[in-house]
Amino acid sequence: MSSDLVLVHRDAALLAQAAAARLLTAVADAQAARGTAHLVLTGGRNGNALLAALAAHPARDAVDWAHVELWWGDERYLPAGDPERNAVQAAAFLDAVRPLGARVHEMPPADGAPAEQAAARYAAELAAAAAPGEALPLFDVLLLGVGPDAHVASLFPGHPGTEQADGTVIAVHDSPKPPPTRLSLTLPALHHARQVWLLAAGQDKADAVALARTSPGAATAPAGAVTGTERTLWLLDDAAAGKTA
Ligand SMILES: O=C1O[C@H](COP(=O)(O)O)[C@@H](O)[C@H](O)[C@H]1O
Repeated sequence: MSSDLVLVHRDAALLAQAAAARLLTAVADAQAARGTAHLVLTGGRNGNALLAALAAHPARDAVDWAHVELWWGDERYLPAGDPERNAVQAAAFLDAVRPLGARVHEMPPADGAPAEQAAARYAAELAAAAAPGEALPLFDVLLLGVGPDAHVASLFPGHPGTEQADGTVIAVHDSPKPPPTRLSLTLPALHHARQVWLLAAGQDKADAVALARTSPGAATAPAGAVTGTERTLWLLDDAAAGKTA
């Protein structure tokens, strides 16, 4: 049975430190159980803070990084090296674990091809790592930064991406948050995870968290519509939890 848990830390810095420690344990546990761990990364302020804490954590190498597959839940469709790309903002973490053998599956950068082609390429990469008959691996931990509008990955409230019922990766156009063109896992793909961890810190996230926790549906609050098959964990700071009962 799947569990739903809310953990509240004093502030954003403590949230990042605690989540990093928790993530190292979860990844090591997944490796002990299944050999290879599949971890889905997120961008945004809280995702970046978590990855920075992970890179610097004294127990970082308790994980066997040579048996970790790192995926992305979404990406801003920008040229390689653009400072707004999620993968570029995570460079300190990725540069720390790549030499240790981690396999990093970045979403393709914009290279003049339509975003739909890039989405199809990433879907094929996921399928190649999946068990026979599956479209994508069963992720061990899927991280999602919750936006102030309750978006997760690049699935925004009131935007057609939240209605995509098939496929694993989509191109997102006219995103309400810049840049306008993005790549995102679909909702069904986000559900393909044992554990889903939703990260939110700061007062500007309090309304989004409160709304998502009432589960009004993906069209209104995508953050409230993603659950893990084993666990859904909300990792908040005091400010983001401030309007949640
Ligand atoms: O654009 C994005 O933003 C969100 C959350 O960002 P935040 O800065 O408000 O925490 C993140 O979920 C997503 O991966 C990213 O592309």
